[in-house]
Amino acid sequence: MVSKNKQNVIILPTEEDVATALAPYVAGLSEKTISEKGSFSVVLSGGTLIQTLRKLTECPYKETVNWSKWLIFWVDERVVPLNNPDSNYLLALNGFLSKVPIPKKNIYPIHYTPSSEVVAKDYERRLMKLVEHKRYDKTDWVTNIDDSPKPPPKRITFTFPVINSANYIAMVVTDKEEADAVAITLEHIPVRPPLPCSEVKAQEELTWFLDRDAASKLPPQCNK
Ligand SMILES: O=C(O)[C@H](O)[C@@H](O)[C@H](O)[C@H](O)COP(=O)(O)O
Repeated sequence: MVSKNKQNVIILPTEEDVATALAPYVAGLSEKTISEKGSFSVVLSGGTLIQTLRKLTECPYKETVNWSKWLIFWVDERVVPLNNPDSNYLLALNGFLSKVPIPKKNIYPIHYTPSSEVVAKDYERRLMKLVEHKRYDKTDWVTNIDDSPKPPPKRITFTFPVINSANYIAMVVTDKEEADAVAITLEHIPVRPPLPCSEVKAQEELTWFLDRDAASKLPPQCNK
């Protein structure tokens, strides 16, 4: 597959504006992908993204999106039981998934065990089963850590070959705390080690959705 690596940066005044722009963007991709492939695989993170997806659970999207064809995965997950308040699955369930009619069988939370390695391998095996024809030899699809600097310490995450095989990626950033990371990445400022987000490339299109706070360290011409 030839990567087109197109990148868009959308800067809007507030988080509310970002939420308002994100909903038609995702709904449009859902419609296009379902018409081309018959289903729409959505890979969620945790964090504030879930709240910023809220407009999709409202009119008109709640009624117009073909939720029955959505498949839900997590790009990163904390290795905790699914009913633990730290679970990214629980965050998404409460803030998004419980509000739209995605079939339960299409939602892929981790199978919890205390070993992050076992959880990562199990998630990888389940993914590989779904996308047999895209198997990457010798490369882990999902990996684990037991010492995350941000608690909880045990986590699993997709690896870059899998992340970067996505056709479309939305980087949704709506707070000041990540303004430096946004500027370093978008302005190609060299840092060691490189920031993980600077390694992210989509096959078709990577779109940054930023509010004014997240864009506050970008050069002034970007912030008009
Ligand atoms: O499990 C986690 O800790 C989250 O999934 C994490 O990866 C999150 O996505 C980022 O920290 C961005 O967080 P914000 O959206 O809150 O900036």
